[in-house]
Amino acid sequence: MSVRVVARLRPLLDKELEKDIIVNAEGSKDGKVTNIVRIPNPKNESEEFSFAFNGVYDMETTQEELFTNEVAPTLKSLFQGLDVTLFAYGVTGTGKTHTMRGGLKLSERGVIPRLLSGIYRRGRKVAKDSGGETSVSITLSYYEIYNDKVYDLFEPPEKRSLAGLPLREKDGKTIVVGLSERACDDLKDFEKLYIEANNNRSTAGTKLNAQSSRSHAILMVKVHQVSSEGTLISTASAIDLAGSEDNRRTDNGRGDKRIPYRESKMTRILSLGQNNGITIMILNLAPLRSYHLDTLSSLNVSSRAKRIEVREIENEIVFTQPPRKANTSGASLQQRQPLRPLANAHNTHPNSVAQKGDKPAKAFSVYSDRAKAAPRTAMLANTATVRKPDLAQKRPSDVTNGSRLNKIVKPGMPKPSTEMSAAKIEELIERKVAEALANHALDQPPAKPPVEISEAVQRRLEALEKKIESGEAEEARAEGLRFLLMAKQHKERGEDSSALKMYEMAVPFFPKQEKLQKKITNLRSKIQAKRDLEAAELSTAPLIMPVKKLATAPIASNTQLPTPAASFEIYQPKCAEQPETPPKNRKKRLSSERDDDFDCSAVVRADEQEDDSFVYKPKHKKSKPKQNSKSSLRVFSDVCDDNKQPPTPRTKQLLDIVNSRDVALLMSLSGFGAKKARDLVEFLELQNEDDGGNIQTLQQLRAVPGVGNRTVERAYDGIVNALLV
Ligand SMILES: Nc1ncnc2c1ncn2[C@@H]1O[C@H](COP(=O)(O)OP(=O)(O)OP(=O)(O)O)[C@@H](O)[C@H]1O
Repeated sequence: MSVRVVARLRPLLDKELEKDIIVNAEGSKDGKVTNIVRIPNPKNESEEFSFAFNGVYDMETTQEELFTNEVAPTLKSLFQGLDVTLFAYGVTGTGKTHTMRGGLKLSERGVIPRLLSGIYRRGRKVAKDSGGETSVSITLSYYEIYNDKVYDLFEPPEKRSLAGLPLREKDGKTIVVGLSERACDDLKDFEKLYIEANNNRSTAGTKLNAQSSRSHAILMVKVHQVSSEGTLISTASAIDLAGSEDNRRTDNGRGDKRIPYRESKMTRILSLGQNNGITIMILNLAPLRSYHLDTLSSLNVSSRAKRIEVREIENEIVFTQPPRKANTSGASLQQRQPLRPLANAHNTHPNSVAQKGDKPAKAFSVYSDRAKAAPRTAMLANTATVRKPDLAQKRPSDVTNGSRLNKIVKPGMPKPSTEMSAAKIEELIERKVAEALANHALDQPPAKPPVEISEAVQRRLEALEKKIESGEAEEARAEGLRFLLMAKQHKERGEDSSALKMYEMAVPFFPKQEKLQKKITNLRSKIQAKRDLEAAELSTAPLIMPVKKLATAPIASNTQLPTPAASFEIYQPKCAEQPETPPKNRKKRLSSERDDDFDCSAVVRADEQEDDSFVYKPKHKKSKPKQNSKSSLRVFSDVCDDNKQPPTPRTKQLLDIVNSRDVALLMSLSGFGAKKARDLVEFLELQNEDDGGNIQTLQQLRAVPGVGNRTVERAYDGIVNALLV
């Protein structure tokens, strides 16, 4: 894959003033290729940053010039079997859509319609040159990524499923499952399809640009070349990224803010081989001071991006019939070797053409393998230099404006490695896309030190973060409460570590709750004290002695939480050695803890309490589950479950249904509606890590938030009735 990064500066729009221009795009100077974008240092206007690109296009550049220089040369490669990916990125209002889609007038047509036009023209040529041997057909897919969900743009919005289309990895590529593909025979077809599909795009105007498109739109143009040799399929993808603007500036405080980049659909789509081949990134820039930081951020992002240099691999010809003997006088398809790595074709333009006139020059020689072609631009490539008028001769390494801006490839220095591992490429692309999308480069607070947390928990936290950010605050609060309740339950069962984890997971929902923090601190101390004691006991005495002693030690009943050393208990499973531990003691212990409990009622609103699934009942209302309920519920003859007796067939059946985690199956139980079933499944998913997964007994089932005695009774009766029928 080669990645070529070019910058395009848009002209001033109505009402924008010349005096506000701060960005200077310079393709060439005094007849020499420079390809530099200059912008003042926002902290010190006497300084100027310059960023080098593979191509730089100034405010006067026409749509045709950009296409002819950057995109047209990729067409040949596309028909040779390489995939081509073109994308525009930049802040809202910098001209991405103008660049990719363009205006209605012929001269204003953007990259996409011109690409299609070029593909059809070349397709006809290929067919003609092969004497009719090769036929070329084009199919289109078009989808958008909106709030990290993938939607087929050829489907009207009302047909969309809320969850969007799933992604799968297949043969190293990311596939959008269920994405439609439309045959598209000519430009007319294309225009019709494209206009229709664009009307299906999710849009939301922002203050900066009322026409702003807030979804990423990905058009995939598949070129099928069928000959007697087989079928060669290659894809040109044109991506119009949503603006990477700062949400504070646009007041766009909705849910499409930040998706953790490893989970981002866009990342997956761009990082997994879809872009094997040639990638052209067009950085769109606005010339104005009001975009100063955003522009600098984009420049920083792109100046690193263009260092991606990897090998190109052609798509393999798919033999749809037994291959014939090669006809040496035949078409180029027959001569091509499948999967031929183009070694040393690093960051070269696929079909470079000589520079003409004073058009923005292409910097193909930037990464040329030929030593003599490692010119001045090579020194500038990947470089942002700071030019101080009074320190013009200062060595770049002496400049103190941050290491990223000071890197310079000096002549004579070893050339950067031109080959990269797939993982490295992925990593770079992920980083690049994440940065381009999130545009956090300048405003990011310093990274927090890594916290030891399992990957699964991290994933869940990120999902929660996403939820919170996507404005589902109410839902998130409910989820937070669920964690608190689960924490309490774990704690009541003596599972302090799990309780701690649950409390910690509740923190993102209630970050400022001091009681919650205190709870966590106390639990940590308690667990630590327990560990210390166990360690001490291990080294000094037989384990059983102190454990017994502690288990029978009187537990303080005062309302203050005893100091950890005196307060911890050794958890005795209900079926374990000391079944005689009087319930009274247990009650006392609970009451002693209550005053220290995080007061969920502080965060529960009355309306939330209607949902009996996960409502925290204030302490004074809380009653202990009636162990000896007079209920006719035979399930509690299954208390024997807890004594390690095998469950009855009915209990087993009920538990099997529960543990199936199948919402539909759960809904077949009496008393289980959709919500209860879903909540239970969600609860079980959460249990996976902590308790090994399944509900083993009806006691445990009763203890699940939102289930309780009554529900278990009904479900059990339902099963009995079903068995009796
Ligand atoms: N090169 C250009 N020549 C003339 N007008 C331009 C050019 N680039 C952008 N514009 C105009 O600037 C405005 C903003 O451009 P555009 O909508 O393409 O921005 P964008 O980056 O796609 O924004 P968003 O991310 O919000 O969709 C439009 O009115 C567009 O016509």
